[in-house]
Amino acid sequence: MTAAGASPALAPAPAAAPAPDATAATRSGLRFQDVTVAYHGTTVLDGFTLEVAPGEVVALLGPSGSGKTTALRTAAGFTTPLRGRVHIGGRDVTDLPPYRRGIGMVVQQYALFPHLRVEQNVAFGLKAHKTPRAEIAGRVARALEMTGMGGYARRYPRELSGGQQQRVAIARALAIRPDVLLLDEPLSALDAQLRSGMLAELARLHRELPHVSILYVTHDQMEALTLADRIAVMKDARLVDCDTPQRLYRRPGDTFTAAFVGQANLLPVTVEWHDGSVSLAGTTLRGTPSAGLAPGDDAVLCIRPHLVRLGAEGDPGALAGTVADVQWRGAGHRLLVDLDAGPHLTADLGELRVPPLPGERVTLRFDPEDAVVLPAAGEDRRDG
Ligand SMILES: Nc1ncnc2c1ncn2[C@@H]1O[C@H](COP(=O)(O)OP(=O)(O)OP(=O)(O)O)[C@@H](O)[C@H]1O
Repeated sequence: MTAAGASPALAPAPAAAPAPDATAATRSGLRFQDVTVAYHGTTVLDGFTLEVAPGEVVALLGPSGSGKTTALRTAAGFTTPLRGRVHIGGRDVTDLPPYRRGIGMVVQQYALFPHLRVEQNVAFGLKAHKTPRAEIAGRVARALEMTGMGGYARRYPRELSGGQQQRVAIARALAIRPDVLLLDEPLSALDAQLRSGMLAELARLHRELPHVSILYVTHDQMEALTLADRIAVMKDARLVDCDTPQRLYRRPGDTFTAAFVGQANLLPVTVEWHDGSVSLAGTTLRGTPSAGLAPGDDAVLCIRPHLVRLGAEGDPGALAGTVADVQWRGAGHRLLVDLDAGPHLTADLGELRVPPLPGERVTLRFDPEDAVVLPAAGEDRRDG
């Protein structure tokens, strides 16, 4: 997280539009076209192209330092690209200052003015954007109502909880009626319970604002899976994958995405045949093959922990092993199993009446249609 929210004056204006750019995709809510950003000669965003349609929520997911906040700051106008263009609502805004882009932005650290009351904080952006005085009170009240903060207008930020402060920050961003809402880890300062409540609130807000495009930066795959229409996966300054949460989760294109979007067992295997048969130290397993894999290739079999089951010796594709650890996780048991075939496997099972003990022998299995065979990529390999 960079200091994306240093300025609380994040809410921009509905401002006078420049001449429409004929080359811009007019259906675009927000569009990055081949955007490259460098700091001190180091490229931190590399040829970034992404479109967020009106009404669409796209989550930017990726490891720390992969360029997520930089992409957001470039959309907001706080960072100038070395190359490439940014379009909002079909207009090329690359050379416009933040307050003329029609965006609202919410960052992790709320960034409220401590000396202003809630209503003044929300009104701040409206005044900065020369909203007619007669309209301000109504728009402030409406934005506070939408975020459930109607009863807190006269309070100061210090009199609010973290979750309430973040609601005010969201109200301030919404008050200017933005076309594009940029959210940079807006829930990461909140505790787990509050976060899940706020996630539901954001989903509700989005239903109330069906035309607003939302770009949502997060580390948290659950937030991305819950809220996003599409997830854009970042790695080393580049966009490496972008698809619906379901497709990325069920059919990831590579081991990096598999490990980053949800938890994954990634088993090193050798391709036996084009039909998805692979060999794990002599045991034949089956999965859905990725294109381009040929018999004899090194590959990785990806199976989600919750799709692994207890099996019986002799089942096709049964994997025998020794229980290394058993964790009770409320909704069920997690087994960590050292497979006889080499790697360890994580299995998230339902509640077991008689869970095995560490050291006991178990047999595990999974359905071939639940597993994906991916090209090997040693450096990306991680287990769930
Ligand atoms: N103002 C700056 N000056 C120099 N380097 C910067 C600046 N802002 C960001 N960087 C560098 O750019 C790279 C990308 O940073 P960015 O904040 O976009 O990553 P991120 O994916 O959002 O990370 P995180 O998840 O930790 O917030 C990092 O290596 C970071 O150190």
